[in-house]
Amino acid sequence: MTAPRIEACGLTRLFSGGAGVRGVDFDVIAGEIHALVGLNGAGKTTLMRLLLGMLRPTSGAVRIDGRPLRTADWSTVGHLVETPLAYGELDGRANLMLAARLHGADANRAARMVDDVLTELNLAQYAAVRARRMSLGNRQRLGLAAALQHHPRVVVLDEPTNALDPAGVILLREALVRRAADGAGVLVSSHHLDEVARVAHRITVINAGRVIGTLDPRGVDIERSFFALVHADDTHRDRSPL
Ligand SMILES: Nc1ncnc2c1ncn2[C@@H]1O[C@H](COP(=O)(O)OP(=O)(O)OP(=O)(O)O)[C@@H](O)[C@H]1O
Repeated sequence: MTAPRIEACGLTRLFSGGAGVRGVDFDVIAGEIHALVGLNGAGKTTLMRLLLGMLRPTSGAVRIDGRPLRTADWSTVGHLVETPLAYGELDGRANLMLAARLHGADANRAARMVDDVLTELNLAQYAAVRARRMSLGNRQRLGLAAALQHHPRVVVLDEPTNALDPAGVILLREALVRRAADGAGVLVSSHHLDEVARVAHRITVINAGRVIGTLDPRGVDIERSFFALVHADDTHRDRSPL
């Protein structure tokens, strides 16, 4: 059996004030799109930052493609957590070339990857536009292109559909389905339960920093199931505070 693309055990990081992530066991396996859903402040971004080594856990450990974070091969990871990284003075193509080279591609391969992803995410007309002149949605597409163009084995995207128009949502969905079909483990967070249900193989619910259950992407009323889980967890916590 292949190792999970991402595996976390007992992951905890609490901030002053008590918010954070508590004792999370979590994995993303090869070939799946795993969605993380939760209310504002539930801990989705914090968990993703911990999984990517952007934040150090108080306890627990993460493995990427079977390797501990400190020896992980980051050239096989693609992520977009928080603001898309783009150099405002560089145009779309130059930004993507830079990202491709940082992921280890030589100049020829990088140029091919960039052409392909510009087509895949319908960004070709912005290839020569400076990033700082792009709309929010097109900057988001650029960030997603940089995260996906090298066909990473591990993909982590925090609320990737934010700022995307409906056409962008569909293009992203298709791109993620292709990456997963090629064997990537894909983790996405979202507030859009319907969109997530369309694309995810597995949906994990996080609330107040803990994993509290899963939702069936093919379930009939996923919104109702989500709120039932959250409500039950909130009620339980009110009765037995930490
Ligand atoms: N650096 C920090 N210092 C203190 N508290 C923090 C820090 N980062 C996050 N938090 C708190 O941790 C909790 C989880 O935040 P996080 O950003 O992970 O939530 P989220 O599920 O991604 O929310 P949203 O859907 O609003 O993006 C929140 O209460 C937040 O205020």
